[in-house]
Amino acid sequence: MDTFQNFDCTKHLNMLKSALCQITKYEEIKTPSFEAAQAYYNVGKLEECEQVVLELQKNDMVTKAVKKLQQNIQIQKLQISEGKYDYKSMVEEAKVNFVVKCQNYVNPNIEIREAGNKRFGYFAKSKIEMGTKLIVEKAFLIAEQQQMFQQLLVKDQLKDSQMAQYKALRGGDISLSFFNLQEKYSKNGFSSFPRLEDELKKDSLKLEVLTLSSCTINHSCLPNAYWYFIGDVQFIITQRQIEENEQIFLQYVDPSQVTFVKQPDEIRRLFGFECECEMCKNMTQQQRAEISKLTIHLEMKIKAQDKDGATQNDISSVEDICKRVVKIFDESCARRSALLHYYTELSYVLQTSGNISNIRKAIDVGIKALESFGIDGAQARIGQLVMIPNAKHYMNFQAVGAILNILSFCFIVSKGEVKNWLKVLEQVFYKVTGGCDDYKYFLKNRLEISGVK
Ligand SMILES: C[S@@+](CC[C@H](N)C(=O)[O-])C[C@H]1O[C@@H](n2cnc3c(N)ncnc32)[C@H](O)[C@@H]1O
Repeated sequence: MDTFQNFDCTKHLNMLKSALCQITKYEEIKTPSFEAAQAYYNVGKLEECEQVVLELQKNDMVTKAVKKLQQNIQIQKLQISEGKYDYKSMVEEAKVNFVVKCQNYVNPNIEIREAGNKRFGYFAKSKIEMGTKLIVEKAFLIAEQQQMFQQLLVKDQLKDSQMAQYKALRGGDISLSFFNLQEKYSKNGFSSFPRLEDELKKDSLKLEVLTLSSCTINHSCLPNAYWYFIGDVQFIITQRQIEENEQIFLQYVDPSQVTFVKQPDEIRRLFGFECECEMCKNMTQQQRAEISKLTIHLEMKIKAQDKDGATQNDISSVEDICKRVVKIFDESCARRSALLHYYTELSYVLQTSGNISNIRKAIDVGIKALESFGIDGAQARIGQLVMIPNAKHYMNFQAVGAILNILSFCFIVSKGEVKNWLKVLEQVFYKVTGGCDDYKYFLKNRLEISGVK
């Protein structure tokens, strides 16, 4: 594993370039080489990798490295055929060192295709169930966020205009070098806490991670997949059912930190492109301005409630805002996401006020949300909120509870009194996620980390 102290930038840039060329089919691979095989392996394209290895065998080019690669292919095949990753041992490993042993995997039901203005993207070849692993991928490059820019060697001096552009994208005072690689980070990188418990600590290790497969997934403000990391391994999971030929989308910004109205601005600021997702395309400027006003209003309400707990009037007023939001979004696919956002916020505030009667109200709010939008919208929301590692909302049990309130309506509240809250949370979580191992494991882990037994 390279660190940035002894980092051979040319080698990595070349590897990166060749791998990106291959996965996005910019260039055909003309001559079989170990690098080509390794690049396929890196992005989980085992068949292609084996093909290249076969060519190498034919040409009598089997080196030690190729043999090792062959072994790895066999191990990975076995692992994939079992469809399992040992999360527990991976998490344990990540506690000691965030570099975790793991084989890459790309779900055979997805493939890279041209995606109009967005160039390339991943698409579903056939229907994919919610909670399905799409990609499991070890980071290609990884760097501590604070140190990365200082540690890069200054090779080419950037023009002022480039520096300004870079600063506008990422902020901070940085001396830039091999700009291309940095640009790759800024456009394609993920931020990650390598250990689950790190998000609870101040000044904890935060990483910039570059992947090769998942970096081809485009952004949507209304995504259908989410990601999380264990150490330097990234998992991409569907957060709802995905139809044949549908494009896979991640949300590049953390939804718990940014309201959906502000997302396009954040996308522009952080990643430097104009969002052209369905939601953004469907929304007019006027609608966006109106929603912004309502959001500010709601934020003020939420702040006020945080202190004293919500009153019936507060709830009515937020509901009023929600109704206005519905009107604005009536024709837009963003409608459901918008309302769930508001309801989730309100539910959270009610719960964290620590007042039992407010918890009841929070459930009522959840009921209203679900009545309007059904379970799949809520599932999408929970996928985002509970699993994305950076979010602060769900660091504690109450916050997880607040989000799950919305879901509890479908399964529990509608059938009777809520007796054992924790059990309910677990049950709801389990049912909503179809018992998916990832969710189950992570909920348990998060609750444990939060000190809830
Ligand atoms: C991580 S890459 C995704 C893969 C990229 N489409 C490609 O072909 O290499 C991010 C880039 O994809 C494009 N992109 C992703 N999501 C987009 C969106 N919602 N609207 C417009 N462009 C998008 C932008 O050019 C962005 O810089």
